Amino acid sequence: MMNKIRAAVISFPGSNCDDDMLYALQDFDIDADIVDARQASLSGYNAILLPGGFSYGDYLRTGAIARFSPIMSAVAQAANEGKLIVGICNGFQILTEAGLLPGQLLMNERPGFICEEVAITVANHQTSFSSDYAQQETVILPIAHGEGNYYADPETLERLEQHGQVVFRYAQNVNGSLNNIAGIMNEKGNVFGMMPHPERAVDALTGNTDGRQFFKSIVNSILSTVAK
Ligand SMILES: NC(=O)CC[C@H](N)C(=O)O
Repeated sequence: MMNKIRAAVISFPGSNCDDDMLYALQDFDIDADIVDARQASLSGYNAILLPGGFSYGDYLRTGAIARFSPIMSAVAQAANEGKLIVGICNGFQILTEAGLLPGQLLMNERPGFICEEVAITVANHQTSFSSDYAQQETVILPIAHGEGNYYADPETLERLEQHGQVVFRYAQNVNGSLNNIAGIMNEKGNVFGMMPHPERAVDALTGNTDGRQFFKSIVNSILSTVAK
């Protein structure tokens, strides 16, 4: 039986991880739909996920065009209402471009596309996105990006650190990200973005299940609040 969570996976022109995300959510008994970014409504969903990919061909800057999609007003409204918003990789880039998360993803320090599995440490496990991991636990997750180099101005970076908004860090700095940042959340704790791909690490068939606790964390968070 499905649990009571309804999730929307937004598909932008050029998204390529929407089906992987749908598969992962369904594996956790979440009732999930792919929603076209040209639609304008997200009513009825408890969680909204922006998947990875190359929205609008990564032209201009990654995420810079996608942020103007009709669906993004509904994403902003859902964020204001306190719903869980998750951006993975290109989704993270879109959320920063939309101003829903602070900072910016720049071109990797050594320009080029990196596609490998890397070690990530859990910097804060008291969040809706990481509660099923242990504090400082190290896990292995795939990364696949050309523009994953997290940048924020010094004041923003300081605020992120002080408020526990850095959720995941790279164990080794792979792309130039300040403070090794791999994933952050907003101050309210309901909007989150990360460059690594937990949705590609949920099935033993792929040889890595370290992403499963990420999805368990989301499920537990939603069930403990809105979906009772
Ligand atoms: N896997 C992805 O989402 C790729 C993200 C983005 N297009 C980049 O190369 O940085």
